[in-house]
Amino acid sequence: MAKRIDVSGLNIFYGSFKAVEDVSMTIEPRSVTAFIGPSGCGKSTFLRALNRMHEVLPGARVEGKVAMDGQDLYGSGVDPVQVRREIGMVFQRPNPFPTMSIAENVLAGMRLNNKRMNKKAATEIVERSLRGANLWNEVKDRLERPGSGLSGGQQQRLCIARAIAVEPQVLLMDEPCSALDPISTLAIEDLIAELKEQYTIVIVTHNMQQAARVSDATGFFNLAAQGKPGRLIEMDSTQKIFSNPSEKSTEDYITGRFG
Ligand SMILES: Nc1ncnc2c1ncn2[C@@H]1O[C@H](COP(=O)(O)OP(=O)(O)OP(=O)(O)O)[C@@H](O)[C@H]1O
Repeated sequence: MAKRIDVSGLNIFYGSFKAVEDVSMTIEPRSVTAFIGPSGCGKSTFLRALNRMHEVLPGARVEGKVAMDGQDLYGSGVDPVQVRREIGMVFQRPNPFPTMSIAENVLAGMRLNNKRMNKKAATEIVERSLRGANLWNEVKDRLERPGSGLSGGQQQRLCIARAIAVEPQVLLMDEPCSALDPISTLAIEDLIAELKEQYTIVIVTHNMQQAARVSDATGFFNLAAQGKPGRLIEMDSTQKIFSNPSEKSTEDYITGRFG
């Protein structure tokens, strides 16, 4: 349940505005890849292009190639809904469906995919997904209560449980800890370390310590100037990026000289 992603020559547009220019990279399976860079350099835009979420906005489009284990995700005949099932996403703010129970939240993605399941199968998926998200022990006695009754950190783990319930290949996380307190943040970071055994994980983070703690590879994005597109400046092992980056702008960014 983990696949490689190869991106080549990706340009990403909002109408006539080119937000991201000419990005090529390989994202390895069973590892965590972090994207860092100053605000507005296109990290989230690039992340959303990986599972074809970008194109849901009117006028938004991409040029170039994104392949998962060699399959062109933007090829003709590829169903974007299927792409989003295989490449799941967790957002900045925990967004459980507020009126649904904890169990129904876990199953929400399956229901959207019109998966038929009997009660026993549903019960198993709920338990497996909540265990996978390190939430089971905290909620097993209140599965029928609303998801909105959980703490922020628990809600984010519920969203991760919802994302893994459909058994994706890849998990995209857009600043998954930015709305969380430090303890919940550590719980999510521990969870990311466990999930990478099974999934390809890509995380956008503003927190450089977090990128250094959780990721195996790091990509640094930057803008040449305001109004210009964001570009991938450098991508390498996290250890190299944080100890001996090749580009001066990477070093300036990670040492806090800008951004
Ligand atoms: N829906 C949108 N419509 C038009 N332009 C957008 C839209 N979303 C983002 N942009 C623009 O695309 C560029 C990249 O934005 P994006 O949010 O991807 O950057 P980011 O690096 O993730 O920033 P941050 O770190 O602040 O979240 C910015 O210039 C932004 O204003």
